[in-house]
Amino acid sequence: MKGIVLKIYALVFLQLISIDAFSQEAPFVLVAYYSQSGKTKSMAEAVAKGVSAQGGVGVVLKDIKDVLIEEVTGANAIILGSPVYNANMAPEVQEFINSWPFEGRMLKDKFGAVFVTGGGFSIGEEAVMFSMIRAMMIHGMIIVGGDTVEASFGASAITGEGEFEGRDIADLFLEKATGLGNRVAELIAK
Ligand SMILES: Cc1cc2nc3c(=O)[nH]c(=O)nc-3n(C[C@H](O)[C@H](O)[C@H](O)COP(=O)(O)O)c2cc1C
Repeated sequence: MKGIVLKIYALVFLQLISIDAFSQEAPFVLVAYYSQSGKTKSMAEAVAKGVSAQGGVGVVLKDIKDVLIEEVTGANAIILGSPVYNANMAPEVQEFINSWPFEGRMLKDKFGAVFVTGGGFSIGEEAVMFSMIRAMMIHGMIIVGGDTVEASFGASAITGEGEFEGRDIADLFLEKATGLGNRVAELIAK
């Protein structure tokens, strides 16, 4: 009889442990981007590096075409990147946002942040950041800017004008991206 009681206690204990392990799944940030010639991808990698620098917060870094809907709904934050196309976000990014579930407001109170790359100065980057931010706000997300005033609305990079033409993304832009990822992860950790 004593043995049976002990076994029941052990089973209940194991059950509690497994419930606890499930409910304490590590938080993570989804860094999702669209990139045709690799510039926005480089910014995405820098964003992910910033997230990883914060211990205890995981990161899923993916081209939007590979993102699973469970990764959208399960993430604590979504950091979304697009190139500027005729002063708009890339159509693929708009389609990706349109695929997010709206019923039940599943994305409400998740953190949201954005990054962009554009060919030239002031020919759409800020407009694109705000159009992505607006869509996130429709979903009730909490918008986070970068960690410096130069990245107030998110991280942006110029890729095709003046000294920035025909080269890899300049360090000052990559630093904005890393700072953005790090700030979002810090907020989750808090
Ligand atoms: C169809 C098309 C339209 C573009 N329109 C703009 C624009 O309006 N403003 C801008 O700054 N750059 C524009 N660009 C340049 C891209 O935004 C820029 O090269 C970007 O860094 C590309 O990102 P990716 O390498 O991740 O594809 C355009 C590029 C393409 C292909």
